[in-house]
Amino acid sequence: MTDSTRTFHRIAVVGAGAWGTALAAHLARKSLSVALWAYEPEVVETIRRERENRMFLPGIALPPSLGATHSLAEALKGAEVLLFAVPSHAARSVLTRIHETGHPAGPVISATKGIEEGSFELMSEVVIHTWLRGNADLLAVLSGPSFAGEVARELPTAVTLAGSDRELVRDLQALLMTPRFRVYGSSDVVGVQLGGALKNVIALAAGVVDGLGLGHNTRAALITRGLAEIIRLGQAMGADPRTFYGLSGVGDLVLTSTGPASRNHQVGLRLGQGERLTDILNSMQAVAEGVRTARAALGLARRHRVDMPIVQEVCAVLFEGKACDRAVRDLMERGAKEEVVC
Ligand SMILES: NC(=O)c1ccc[n+]([C@@H]2O[C@H](COP(=O)([O-])OP(=O)(O)OC[C@H]3O[C@@H](n4cnc5c(N)ncnc54)[C@H](O)[C@@H]3O)[C@@H](O)[C@H]2O)c1
Ligand SMILES: O=P(O)(O)OC[C@H](O)CO
Repeated sequence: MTDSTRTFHRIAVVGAGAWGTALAAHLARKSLSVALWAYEPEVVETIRRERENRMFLPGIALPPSLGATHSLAEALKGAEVLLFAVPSHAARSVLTRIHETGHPAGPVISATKGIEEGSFELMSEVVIHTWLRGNADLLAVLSGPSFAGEVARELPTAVTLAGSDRELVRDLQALLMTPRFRVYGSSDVVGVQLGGALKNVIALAAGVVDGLGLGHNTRAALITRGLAEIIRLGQAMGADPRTFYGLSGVGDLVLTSTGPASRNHQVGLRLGQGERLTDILNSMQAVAEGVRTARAALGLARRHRVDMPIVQEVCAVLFEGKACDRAVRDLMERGAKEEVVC
Protein backbone atom coordinates (compact mmCIF):
# COMPACT_ATOMS: atom_id res chain seq x y z
CA MET A 1 0.00 0.00 0.00
CA THR A 2 1.36 3.43 -0.92
CA ASP A 3 1.14 6.41 1.44
CA SER A 4 0.04 8.97 -1.12
CA THR A 5 -3.71 9.43 -1.41
CA ARG A 6 -5.07 9.95 -4.91
CA THR A 7 -7.39 12.92 -4.98
CA PHE A 8 -10.36 13.30 -7.30
CA HIS A 9 -11.87 16.57 -8.50
CA ARG A 10 -14.63 15.74 -10.95
CA ILE A 11 -17.37 13.23 -10.19
CA ALA A 12 -20.25 11.95 -12.30
CA VAL A 13 -23.27 10.90 -10.27
CA VAL A 14 -25.58 8.71 -12.34
CA GLY A 15 -29.11 8.48 -10.97
CA ALA A 16 -30.97 11.50 -9.61
CA GLY A 17 -33.38 9.80 -7.25
CA ALA A 18 -33.26 10.77 -3.58
CA TRP A 19 -29.97 8.97 -2.95
CA GLY A 20 -28.03 10.08 -6.04
CA THR A 21 -29.16 13.66 -5.46
CA ALA A 22 -28.22 13.60 -1.75
CA LEU A 23 -24.77 12.18 -2.53
CA ALA A 24 -24.25 14.66 -5.38
CA ALA A 25 -25.14 17.54 -3.05
CA HIS A 26 -22.83 16.11 -0.40
CA LEU A 27 -19.89 15.98 -2.84
CA ALA A 28 -20.66 19.41 -4.32
CA ARG A 29 -20.59 20.90 -0.81
CA LYS A 30 -17.00 19.60 -0.63
CA SER A 31 -16.20 21.98 -3.52
CA LEU A 32 -15.90 19.15 -6.02
CA SER A 33 -17.18 19.52 -9.54
CA VAL A 34 -20.24 17.26 -9.74
CA ALA A 35 -22.35 16.36 -12.77
CA LEU A 36 -25.64 14.64 -11.92
CA TRP A 37 -27.37 12.55 -14.60
CA ALA A 38 -31.14 12.29 -14.35
CA TYR A 39 -33.35 9.86 -16.24
CA GLU A 40 -36.24 12.33 -16.39
CA PRO A 41 -35.60 15.54 -18.41
CA GLU A 42 -37.98 17.42 -16.07
CA VAL A 43 -35.72 16.62 -13.11
CA VAL A 44 -32.81 18.22 -14.99
CA GLU A 45 -34.97 21.24 -15.74
CA THR A 46 -36.04 21.85 -12.14
CA ILE A 47 -32.52 21.35 -10.79
CA ARG A 48 -31.17 23.88 -13.31
CA ARG A 49 -33.97 26.36 -12.83
CA GLU A 50 -34.81 26.06 -9.14
CA ARG A 51 -31.72 24.38 -7.64
CA GLU A 52 -33.97 21.70 -6.21
CA ASN A 53 -34.94 18.13 -7.16
CA ARG A 54 -38.65 18.59 -6.46
CA MET A 55 -39.58 15.11 -7.69
CA PHE A 56 -37.22 12.99 -5.60
CA LEU A 57 -35.59 15.14 -2.89
CA PRO A 58 -37.86 18.12 -2.23
CA GLY A 59 -36.89 20.85 0.21
CA ILE A 60 -33.12 20.53 -0.25
CA ALA A 61 -31.25 23.48 -1.76
CA LEU A 62 -28.66 22.14 -4.20
CA PRO A 63 -25.22 23.83 -4.38
CA PRO A 64 -24.37 25.90 -7.49
CA SER A 65 -21.40 23.61 -8.33
CA LEU A 66 -23.83 20.73 -8.92
CA GLY A 67 -24.60 20.49 -12.64
CA ALA A 68 -27.52 18.44 -13.97
CA THR A 69 -27.80 16.75 -17.35
CA HIS A 70 -29.91 14.24 -19.26
CA SER A 71 -26.88 13.20 -21.36
CA LEU A 72 -24.69 10.40 -20.02
CA ALA A 73 -21.79 11.49 -22.25
CA GLU A 74 -22.00 15.01 -20.82
CA ALA A 75 -22.16 13.74 -17.22
CA LEU A 76 -19.12 11.54 -17.78
CA LYS A 77 -17.00 14.13 -19.60
CA GLY A 78 -13.80 14.56 -17.60
CA ALA A 79 -15.16 12.49 -14.69
CA GLU A 80 -12.55 10.67 -12.62
CA VAL A 81 -15.07 8.72 -10.53
CA LEU A 82 -18.54 7.43 -11.36
CA LEU A 83 -20.99 7.25 -8.46
CA PHE A 84 -23.83 4.97 -9.54
CA ALA A 85 -27.22 5.30 -7.81
CA VAL A 86 -29.75 3.96 -10.31
CA PRO A 87 -32.33 1.47 -8.92
CA SER A 88 -31.42 -2.16 -9.54
CA HIS A 89 -34.13 -2.80 -12.16
CA ALA A 90 -32.61 -0.15 -14.46
CA ALA A 91 -28.94 -0.68 -13.58
CA ARG A 92 -27.94 -2.97 -16.45
CA SER A 93 -29.53 -0.86 -19.18
CA VAL A 94 -27.99 2.39 -17.86
CA LEU A 95 -24.55 0.74 -17.45
CA THR A 96 -24.75 -0.60 -20.99
CA ARG A 97 -25.50 2.93 -22.20
CA ILE A 98 -22.51 4.20 -20.19
CA HIS A 99 -20.31 1.61 -21.91
CA GLU A 100 -21.63 2.78 -25.27
CA THR A 101 -20.46 6.36 -24.58
CA GLY A 102 -16.89 5.05 -24.95
CA HIS A 103 -15.85 6.74 -21.68
CA PRO A 104 -12.85 4.77 -20.37
CA ALA A 105 -13.62 2.52 -17.40
CA GLY A 106 -12.51 4.11 -14.12
CA PRO A 107 -13.27 3.96 -10.40
CA VAL A 108 -16.94 3.28 -9.64
CA ILE A 109 -18.85 3.63 -6.39
CA SER A 110 -22.03 1.59 -6.54
CA ALA A 111 -24.61 2.98 -4.12
CA THR A 112 -27.55 0.89 -5.36
CA LYS A 113 -29.06 -1.54 -2.84
CA GLY A 114 -30.62 -4.42 -4.69
CA ILE A 115 -30.19 -7.74 -6.47
CA GLU A 116 -31.00 -8.04 -10.16
CA GLU A 117 -34.23 -9.90 -10.85
CA GLY A 118 -33.86 -12.92 -13.08
CA SER A 119 -30.04 -13.19 -13.05
CA PHE A 120 -29.86 -12.83 -9.22
CA GLU A 121 -26.64 -10.86 -9.74
CA LEU A 122 -25.40 -8.45 -7.09
CA MET A 123 -24.94 -4.87 -8.31
CA SER A 124 -21.14 -5.35 -8.19
CA GLU A 125 -21.49 -8.22 -10.68
CA VAL A 126 -23.73 -6.16 -12.97
CA VAL A 127 -21.24 -3.24 -12.94
CA ILE A 128 -18.23 -5.51 -13.43
CA HIS A 129 -19.87 -7.48 -16.27
CA THR A 130 -21.08 -4.38 -18.13
CA TRP A 131 -19.03 -1.22 -17.94
CA LEU A 132 -15.91 -2.53 -16.17
CA ARG A 133 -15.52 -5.56 -18.47
CA GLY A 134 -14.24 -7.76 -15.68
CA ASN A 135 -12.00 -5.25 -13.87
CA ALA A 136 -13.30 -5.82 -10.32
CA ASP A 137 -10.54 -3.74 -8.73
CA LEU A 138 -12.13 -0.52 -10.01
CA LEU A 139 -15.29 -1.06 -8.00
CA ALA A 140 -16.34 -0.12 -4.47
CA VAL A 141 -19.81 -0.55 -2.98
CA LEU A 142 -21.37 1.93 -0.56
CA SER A 143 -23.96 0.78 1.95
CA GLY A 144 -25.11 1.32 5.52
CA PRO A 145 -27.84 3.17 7.44
CA SER A 146 -28.37 6.31 5.39
CA PHE A 147 -31.72 7.88 4.63
CA ALA A 148 -31.09 10.28 1.76
CA GLY A 149 -33.03 13.13 3.39
CA GLU A 150 -30.90 12.98 6.54
CA VAL A 151 -27.62 12.92 4.57
CA ALA A 152 -28.89 15.86 2.50
CA ARG A 153 -29.63 17.76 5.74
CA GLU A 154 -26.08 16.93 6.90
CA LEU A 155 -27.15 14.92 9.93
CA PRO A 156 -24.27 12.74 11.20
CA THR A 157 -24.22 9.45 9.27
CA ALA A 158 -21.82 6.49 9.16
CA VAL A 159 -21.62 4.03 6.27
CA THR A 160 -19.39 1.29 4.85
CA LEU A 161 -17.44 1.29 1.59
CA ALA A 162 -16.17 -2.11 0.40
CA GLY A 163 -13.82 -2.92 -2.42
CA SER A 164 -11.17 -5.46 -3.41
CA ASP A 165 -8.48 -2.78 -3.95
CA ARG A 166 -7.55 -1.39 -0.52
CA GLU A 167 -5.84 1.67 -1.95
CA LEU A 168 -8.87 2.60 -4.01
CA VAL A 169 -11.13 2.14 -0.97
CA ARG A 170 -8.86 4.44 1.03
CA ASP A 171 -8.87 7.08 -1.74
CA LEU A 172 -12.63 6.92 -2.10
CA GLN A 173 -13.10 7.13 1.67
CA ALA A 174 -11.15 10.39 1.55
CA LEU A 175 -13.34 11.56 -1.33
CA LEU A 176 -16.58 10.90 0.54
CA MET A 177 -15.74 11.70 4.16
CA THR A 178 -16.70 14.88 6.00
CA PRO A 179 -17.17 15.57 9.72
CA ARG A 180 -20.88 14.76 9.10
CA PHE A 181 -20.39 11.70 6.88
CA ARG A 182 -18.14 8.97 8.22
CA VAL A 183 -17.06 6.14 5.90
CA TYR A 184 -15.60 2.87 7.19
CA GLY A 185 -13.60 0.68 4.80
CA SER A 186 -14.13 -3.03 4.17
CA SER A 187 -13.00 -5.70 1.73
CA ASP A 188 -16.23 -7.73 1.99
CA VAL A 189 -17.93 -6.68 -1.24
CA VAL A 190 -20.45 -9.53 -1.13
CA GLY A 191 -21.37 -9.15 2.56
CA VAL A 192 -21.80 -5.36 2.42
CA GLN A 193 -24.10 -5.62 -0.60
CA LEU A 194 -26.14 -8.53 0.73
CA GLY A 195 -26.77 -6.68 3.99
CA GLY A 196 -27.93 -3.59 2.07
CA ALA A 197 -30.18 -5.52 -0.31
CA LEU A 198 -31.72 -8.09 2.04
CA LYS A 199 -32.55 -5.64 4.83
CA ASN A 200 -35.12 -4.15 2.44
CA VAL A 201 -37.02 -7.46 2.41
CA ILE A 202 -36.97 -7.74 6.20
CA ALA A 203 -38.01 -4.06 6.47
CA LEU A 204 -41.03 -4.91 4.34
CA ALA A 205 -41.91 -7.70 6.74
CA ALA A 206 -41.38 -5.38 9.73
CA GLY A 207 -43.78 -2.90 8.10
CA VAL A 208 -46.36 -5.67 7.74
CA VAL A 209 -46.01 -6.48 11.44
CA ASP A 210 -46.51 -2.80 12.30
CA GLY A 211 -49.45 -2.52 9.91
CA LEU A 212 -51.09 -5.49 11.61
CA GLY A 213 -50.54 -3.75 14.98
CA LEU A 214 -48.63 -6.71 16.41
CA GLY A 215 -46.34 -4.80 18.75
CA HIS A 216 -42.67 -4.46 19.58
CA ASN A 217 -42.02 -8.08 20.61
CA THR A 218 -43.04 -9.27 17.17
CA ARG A 219 -40.96 -6.67 15.38
CA ALA A 220 -37.84 -7.41 17.47
CA ALA A 221 -38.24 -11.13 16.79
CA LEU A 222 -38.64 -10.48 13.08
CA ILE A 223 -35.55 -8.27 12.86
CA THR A 224 -33.44 -10.79 14.79
CA ARG A 225 -34.59 -13.84 12.85
CA GLY A 226 -34.33 -11.79 9.65
CA LEU A 227 -30.70 -11.11 10.50
CA ALA A 228 -30.16 -14.87 10.98
CA GLU A 229 -31.54 -15.49 7.48
CA ILE A 230 -29.31 -12.79 5.97
CA ILE A 231 -26.24 -14.25 7.67
CA ARG A 232 -27.08 -17.80 6.52
CA LEU A 233 -27.36 -16.75 2.89
CA GLY A 234 -24.31 -14.50 3.21
CA GLN A 235 -22.16 -17.32 4.52
CA ALA A 236 -23.34 -19.61 1.73
CA MET A 237 -22.33 -16.92 -0.78
CA GLY A 238 -18.85 -16.42 0.70
CA ALA A 239 -19.42 -13.30 2.82
CA ASP A 240 -17.72 -12.81 6.18
CA PRO A 241 -20.48 -13.31 8.81
CA ARG A 242 -18.94 -10.53 10.95
CA THR A 243 -19.85 -8.01 8.24
CA PHE A 244 -23.55 -8.46 9.10
CA TYR A 245 -22.98 -7.12 12.62
CA GLY A 246 -21.67 -3.86 11.15
CA LEU A 247 -23.26 -0.74 9.65
CA SER A 248 -24.22 -2.38 6.36
CA GLY A 249 -25.82 -5.30 8.21
CA VAL A 250 -27.52 -4.81 11.54
CA GLY A 251 -27.12 -1.00 11.29
CA ASP A 252 -29.17 -0.66 8.12
CA LEU A 253 -31.52 -3.49 9.09
CA VAL A 254 -32.53 -1.70 12.30
CA LEU A 255 -32.82 1.70 10.60
CA THR A 256 -34.99 0.45 7.76
CA SER A 257 -37.13 -1.89 9.84
CA THR A 258 -37.98 0.77 12.41
CA GLY A 259 -37.68 4.10 10.58
CA PRO A 260 -40.97 5.48 9.24
CA ALA A 261 -38.97 7.21 6.48
CA SER A 262 -38.16 3.83 4.91
CA ARG A 263 -40.05 3.25 1.65
CA ASN A 264 -39.78 -0.52 2.16
CA HIS A 265 -41.22 -0.27 5.64
CA GLN A 266 -44.03 1.93 4.28
CA VAL A 267 -44.94 -0.65 1.63
CA GLY A 268 -45.11 -3.36 4.31
CA LEU A 269 -47.13 -1.12 6.64
CA ARG A 270 -49.74 -0.47 3.97
CA LEU A 271 -49.90 -4.17 3.06
CA GLY A 272 -50.46 -4.99 6.73
CA GLN A 273 -53.25 -2.39 6.81
CA GLY A 274 -55.00 -4.19 3.98
CA GLU A 275 -54.00 -2.29 0.81
CA ARG A 276 -53.15 -4.17 -2.38
CA LEU A 277 -49.53 -4.21 -3.59
CA THR A 278 -50.35 -2.84 -7.05
CA ASP A 279 -52.27 0.10 -5.55
CA ILE A 280 -49.40 0.86 -3.16
CA LEU A 281 -46.75 0.76 -5.89
CA ASN A 282 -48.89 2.80 -8.30
CA SER A 283 -49.18 5.52 -5.65
CA MET A 284 -45.40 5.80 -5.19
CA GLN A 285 -42.84 7.62 -7.32
CA ALA A 286 -39.95 6.29 -5.26
CA VAL A 287 -38.60 2.76 -5.56
CA ALA A 288 -39.00 0.17 -2.79
CA GLU A 289 -36.19 -2.21 -3.73
CA GLY A 290 -37.37 -4.90 -1.30
CA VAL A 291 -40.25 -5.92 -3.57
CA ARG A 292 -38.02 -7.09 -6.42
CA THR A 293 -35.23 -8.19 -4.09
CA ALA A 294 -37.62 -10.54 -2.25
CA ARG A 295 -37.99 -12.66 -5.39
CA ALA A 296 -34.24 -12.58 -6.10
CA ALA A 297 -33.45 -13.46 -2.47
CA LEU A 298 -35.73 -16.46 -2.63
CA GLY A 299 -34.05 -17.53 -5.88
CA LEU A 300 -30.61 -17.24 -4.24
CA ALA A 301 -31.84 -19.12 -1.16
CA ARG A 302 -32.97 -22.01 -3.36
CA ARG A 303 -29.76 -21.94 -5.41
CA HIS A 304 -27.62 -22.10 -2.25
CA ARG A 305 -30.03 -24.44 -0.37
CA VAL A 306 -30.50 -22.00 2.50
CA ASP A 307 -33.66 -21.87 4.60
CA MET A 308 -35.18 -18.33 4.54
CA PRO A 309 -38.70 -18.66 5.94
CA ILE A 310 -39.32 -14.92 6.41
CA VAL A 311 -38.25 -14.14 2.85
CA GLN A 312 -40.47 -17.01 1.67
CA GLU A 313 -43.50 -15.59 3.51
CA VAL A 314 -42.79 -12.08 2.21
CA CYS A 315 -42.83 -13.49 -1.34
CA ALA A 316 -46.10 -15.33 -0.65
CA VAL A 317 -47.70 -12.10 0.59
CA LEU A 318 -46.32 -10.00 -2.27
CA PHE A 319 -46.81 -12.32 -5.21
CA GLU A 320 -49.33 -15.00 -4.24
CA GLY A 321 -51.89 -12.90 -2.40
CA LYS A 322 -51.33 -14.67 0.92
CA ALA A 323 -52.99 -12.88 3.84
CA CYS A 324 -50.48 -11.07 6.08
CA ASP A 325 -51.87 -12.52 9.33
CA ARG A 326 -51.72 -16.02 7.85
CA ALA A 327 -48.03 -15.50 6.95
CA VAL A 328 -47.24 -14.46 10.53
CA ARG A 329 -49.12 -17.48 11.90
CA ASP A 330 -47.26 -19.86 9.57
CA LEU A 331 -43.93 -18.44 10.74
CA MET A 332 -44.91 -18.82 14.40
CA GLU A 333 -46.21 -22.38 13.99
CA ARG A 334 -43.02 -23.84 12.53
CA GLY A 335 -41.50 -26.74 14.47
CA ALA A 336 -39.35 -26.16 17.59
CA LYS A 337 -35.62 -25.74 16.97
CA GLU A 338 -32.33 -24.50 18.49
CA GLU A 339 -31.61 -20.78 18.18
CA VAL A 340 -28.73 -20.76 15.69
CA VAL A 341 -27.64 -17.40 14.30
CA CYS A 342 -24.52 -18.44 12.42
N1 LIG B 1 -33.40 6.97 -0.80
C1 LIG B 1 -32.54 6.55 0.13
O1 LIG B 1 -32.61 6.98 1.28
C2 LIG B 1 -31.47 5.56 -0.24
C3 LIG B 1 -30.37 5.42 0.62
C4 LIG B 1 -29.40 4.48 0.32
C5 LIG B 1 -29.50 3.72 -0.84
N2 LIG B 1 -30.57 3.89 -1.66
C6 LIG B 1 -30.61 3.07 -2.88
O2 LIG B 1 -30.30 3.90 -3.99
C7 LIG B 1 -30.92 3.38 -5.17
C8 LIG B 1 -31.66 4.50 -5.85
O3 LIG B 1 -32.75 4.86 -5.01
P1 LIG B 1 -33.25 6.36 -4.82
O4 LIG B 1 -33.85 6.42 -3.45
O5 LIG B 1 -32.20 7.33 -5.15
O6 LIG B 1 -34.39 6.46 -5.95
P2 LIG B 1 -35.83 7.09 -5.80
O7 LIG B 1 -36.76 6.03 -5.34
O8 LIG B 1 -35.77 8.36 -5.02
O9 LIG B 1 -36.17 7.48 -7.29
C9 LIG B 1 -36.35 6.53 -8.32
C10 LIG B 1 -35.19 6.65 -9.27
O10 LIG B 1 -35.34 5.66 -10.28
C11 LIG B 1 -35.00 6.25 -11.51
N3 LIG B 1 -35.54 5.46 -12.60
C12 LIG B 1 -36.78 4.94 -12.70
N4 LIG B 1 -36.88 4.24 -13.85
C13 LIG B 1 -35.68 4.32 -14.47
C14 LIG B 1 -35.14 3.80 -15.67
N5 LIG B 1 -35.88 3.04 -16.47
N6 LIG B 1 -33.86 4.08 -15.98
C15 LIG B 1 -33.11 4.82 -15.16
N7 LIG B 1 -33.55 5.35 -14.01
C16 LIG B 1 -34.82 5.10 -13.68
C17 LIG B 1 -35.57 7.64 -11.39
O11 LIG B 1 -35.01 8.49 -12.35
C18 LIG B 1 -35.11 7.99 -10.00
O12 LIG B 1 -33.78 8.40 -10.02
C19 LIG B 1 -31.82 2.22 -4.70
O13 LIG B 1 -31.15 1.02 -4.93
C20 LIG B 1 -31.98 2.48 -3.21
O14 LIG B 1 -32.20 1.29 -2.48
C21 LIG B 1 -31.55 4.80 -1.40
O1 LIG C 1 -36.27 4.04 2.12
P1 LIG C 1 -35.64 2.68 1.95
O2 LIG C 1 -36.43 1.60 2.60
O3 LIG C 1 -35.34 2.41 0.50
O4 LIG C 1 -34.23 2.72 2.70
C1 LIG C 1 -33.31 3.71 2.38
C2 LIG C 1 -31.89 3.33 2.79
O5 LIG C 1 -31.51 2.12 2.18
C3 LIG C 1 -31.68 3.29 4.27
O6 LIG C 1 -30.32 3.03 4.56
